[in-house]
Amino acid sequence: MTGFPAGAHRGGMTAIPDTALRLRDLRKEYRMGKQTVTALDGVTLDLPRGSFTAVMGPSGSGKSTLLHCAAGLDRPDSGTVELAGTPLGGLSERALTKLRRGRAGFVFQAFNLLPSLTAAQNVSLPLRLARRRPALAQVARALAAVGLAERARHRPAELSGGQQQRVAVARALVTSPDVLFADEPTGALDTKSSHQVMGLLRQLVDEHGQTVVMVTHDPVVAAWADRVVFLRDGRLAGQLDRPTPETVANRLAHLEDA
Ligand SMILES: Nc1ncnc2c1ncn2[C@@H]1O[C@H](COP(=O)(O)OP(=O)(O)OP(=O)(O)O)[C@@H](O)[C@H]1O
Repeated sequence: MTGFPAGAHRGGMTAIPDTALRLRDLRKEYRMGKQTVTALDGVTLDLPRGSFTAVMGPSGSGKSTLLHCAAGLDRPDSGTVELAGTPLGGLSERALTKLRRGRAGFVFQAFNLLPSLTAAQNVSLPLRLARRRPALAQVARALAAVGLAERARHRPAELSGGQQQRVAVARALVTSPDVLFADEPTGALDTKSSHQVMGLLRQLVDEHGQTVVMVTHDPVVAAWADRVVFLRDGRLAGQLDRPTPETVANRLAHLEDA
């Protein structure tokens, strides 16, 4: 497997910070008529470069909101987000979009591949969006990294769910993002495909120093991470290092009871 050093495209001119993602006191409320829901209530978190973090918590605890604010898909009401040393707060929508396209990779539960495009064309999309010329070698390298070099010309309908999600991972990797954000990446997969996709994410972290942050409901999936952080009512409610499915399930059960 050829390398995808995270953030490699920016070259050696600027020092790459050790913290890939720095979140400080994030707060976010949603107003629905007269009702206000506090989705994030002061979350502070650092993701070291090359780390793999799972975010867990009961339904409605703020996991997706946290991921969206951290990735610049949504803005917190207050608090700061720094992605690879760049504060997102002061950026215009346009600058934020540009930064996100270049520095963040996304994998979602529903794959979100374009059905009329081949695997290779899907993988090249982020480069086109970032107005970088999609080099064939770069796309081929990303597909090889997820074990799908032979499937470059296949369309999503010709691939299994697990293979489609691996194409989505290749698409997320092709820009060498500083952080790969995954929202329930195994939610639509069977056990075997889920294992393959998680093995792939683990390998990207261990062999290529990729930083990954993932929301999941599944303790078996979370146990692939280096660390699990737990949310409850929009606040951090503890963390587990070197998690196992049992320790995660146990902690989650206590959170949901509390
Ligand atoms: N666009 C929105 N408008 C109004 N309320 C919202 C919106 N998005 C999220 N919320 C509310 O904010 C809170 C946190 O939601 P969020 O989706 O972040 O939780 P979650 O932990 O990801 O939940 P789940 O596990 O069910 O996906 C919830 O109470 C939710 O109803």
